[in-house]
Amino acid sequence: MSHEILTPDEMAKADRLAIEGGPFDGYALMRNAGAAVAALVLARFASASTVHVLCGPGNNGGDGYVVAKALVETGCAVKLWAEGSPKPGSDAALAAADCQLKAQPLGDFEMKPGALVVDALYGAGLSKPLSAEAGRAAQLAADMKVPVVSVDLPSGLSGESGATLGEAFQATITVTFARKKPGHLLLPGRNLCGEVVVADIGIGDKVIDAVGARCFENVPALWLDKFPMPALDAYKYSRGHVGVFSGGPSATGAARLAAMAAARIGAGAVTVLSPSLSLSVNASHLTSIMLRKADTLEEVFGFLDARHPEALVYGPGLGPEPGVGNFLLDLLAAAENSPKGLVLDADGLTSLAAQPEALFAALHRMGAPRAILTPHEGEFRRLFPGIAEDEKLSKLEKARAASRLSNAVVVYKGPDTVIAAPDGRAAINSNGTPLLATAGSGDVLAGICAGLLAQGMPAFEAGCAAVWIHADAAQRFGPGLIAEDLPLALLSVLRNLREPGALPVPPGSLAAGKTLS
Ligand SMILES: NC(=O)C1=CN([C@@H]2O[C@H](COP(=O)(O)OP(=O)(O)OC[C@H]3O[C@@H](n4cnc5c(N)ncnc54)[C@H](OP(=O)(O)O)[C@@H]3O)[C@@H](O)[C@H]2O)[C@@H](O)CC1
Ligand SMILES: Nc1ncnc2c1ncn2[C@@H]1O[C@H](COP(=O)(O)OP(=O)(O)O)[C@@H](O)[C@H]1O
Ligand SMILES: [K+]
Repeated sequence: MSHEILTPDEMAKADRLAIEGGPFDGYALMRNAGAAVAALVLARFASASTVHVLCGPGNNGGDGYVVAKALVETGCAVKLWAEGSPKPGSDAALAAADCQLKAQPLGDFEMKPGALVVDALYGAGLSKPLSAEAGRAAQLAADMKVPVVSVDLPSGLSGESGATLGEAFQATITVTFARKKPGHLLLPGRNLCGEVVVADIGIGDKVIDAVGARCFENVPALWLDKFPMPALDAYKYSRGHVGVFSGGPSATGAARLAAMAAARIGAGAVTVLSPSLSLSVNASHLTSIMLRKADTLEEVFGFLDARHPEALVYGPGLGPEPGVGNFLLDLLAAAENSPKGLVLDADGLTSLAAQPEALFAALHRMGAPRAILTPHEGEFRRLFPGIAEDEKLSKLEKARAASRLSNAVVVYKGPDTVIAAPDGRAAINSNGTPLLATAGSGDVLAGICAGLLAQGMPAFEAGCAAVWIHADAAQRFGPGLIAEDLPLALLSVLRNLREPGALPVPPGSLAAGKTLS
C-alpha cells in the first residue's frame, strides 16, 4: 500500500528505522529529499528569475541547503536566507557546510517579481508560531504572488493537525517525503499546501509497514476488495434489503433520497418505513422502492421479523425531538430485533444529544461495530461535546475518539471528511467537492452507507467507500448538481469501478459489466 498517512511522530520513527536498516544514513536521506525538491523546481519553474531558498535551523532547513546547492550547480540564480543556524554536528549543519552560498538573515528578505520561493523554514518540527520575520516572508510571497515550493509542509502549518500556529506560507506545490501527513489533507492545511507531491527518498515500504500506521488516504484501493459484487444466483433480498425511516408529511424527501441512493448502490430491495400520515405523499413519489406503514414500535418489529433487512437508515427528516431518539433506543433495546446494520444521520443524532451515553451503550451492546454515524460539524458537536471542545485534538483524533466512545464507525463530514473505526483505523477523504454543499446530499450519503452495509460490506470499508463514491459522483455530475441528481450519478462511478480488472470477480459472480437480463 502507498496510501498510509504518517503523523510527524510516525514519520520520525520511519526515518529512524530506515537509517538503522540502511543503506541511507540521515544525511543521505536529507540529500535525497533536497534532490527531489530541486528536481521539481527545475521541472516546473525553470523560468524563475531567481530562486530564494529560505532555511530554518532544523532538518527542514537542512533540506533547503541541499536544494540551494543542487540548483546553483545547475546554473540557477539562487539566494539563500536563513533564520537561526543548524545545531553543530546535525545533518542540517553538514548540509549547510556543503552549500557554497552564504546565507543572509531572513529579516532582510526581499525579492523581485518573477522569482520563486523555496520554503524550507519549518516542517515536521514546527513547535511554535512563526517569528515576525518568517511571517513577513510568508506575507511578502503572498503579496508579490510568486510561486512557493514548500519543503515537507508549508512553514507555519502543523503536519499533525492541519491547523496553523499563526502565520503560514501559502504553497503552490508542497513536496513531502515517503508518505503524506494528516496536515496535507485536513483543513486548513489542505488549502495551504497547493498540489502535494510525494517524493520517494529511499524509505522503503517495509519500513512504512513496520511503523504500523493506521490512518490512510481514502482511495478505492483501501476498500475495493470488499466492494460487493452480486453473485450469479442473487435474488433481490440476497443482494441486501435496506429500511429507511421517513419523517412526517412535510419532511419525507430526505428518506426518499436515502432510499434511492441505497437502491442505486446495489441493495436489491429498499423499503421506506412511513408514518401513516405520510403514506400518501411517499406513495405518490415511489415506484420500485417499497412502502410500509410504521407508526409504532410493534409495526417496525413486524417489518424486521418478516423482512430481515440488513441495514436501517434512521434520522433524515425525522425531527430533532427527544421522542425520536427514544424510539430508536427502544428499537435497539429489543436485542432479537436489533438490525444487522444501522446508519444514524441528521435528526437520528440530534434527537439523542441529551442522552448520548444511552445511544453509545446500545451500540456497544450491538457488538462488532455495525453502525455508521454520519455527523456534520454541528451534529458532531451536539453528540460528542467533550471531544468536539478539546482544542488539542485534530479532526482525525476527534473522529477516532468519537468512534471508540460510540463503538460505531464515525463519518465526520465536511470538506475533509474523516472516517474512523473503533479499532483505530481511520481514513481522510481527499476527493470532496464543494458541489456537495447542497441540501440533501447528506441524506444520499446515509443511503449509500446503508446500501453497502446491506450488501455485506464491513462498516469501516462501507463508510470509506460511501464517502469516496458520493464525492466522485458529484465531481462527475459537475456544476448544477442538486441532491436528487446524486443517486443517478452513481451509475457512472459504479461503471468505472467495475471496469474489467478494477474489481476482483469472485467465482460464480457476474463478470464485470454483464447483466442478468
Ligand atoms: N523524517 C524524515 O524522514 C526526514 C525529514 N527531513 C526533513 O526534516 C524535517 C524535520 O526536521 P526537524 O525535526 O529538525 O524539524 P524542523 O521542521 O526543521 O524544525 C525544528 C527546528 O526549528 C525550531 N522551530 C520550530 N518551530 C519554530 C518557529 N516557529 N520559529 C522558530 N524556530 C522554530 C525548533 O526549535 P525548538 O522547538 O527546538 O525550540 C528546531 O530547532 C522534515 O520536515 C523534513 O523537511 C528530510 O531531511 C528527509 C528525511
Ligand atoms: N465544501 C465541501 N466540500 C466537500 N464536501 C462537502 C462540502 N460541504 C459539504 N460537503 C459534504 O456534503 C454532505 C452534506 O451533508 P449534510 O451536511 O448532512 O447535508 P444535508 O443535511 O443537507 O443532507 C456531506 O457528505 C459533506 O461532507
Ligand atoms: K517548510
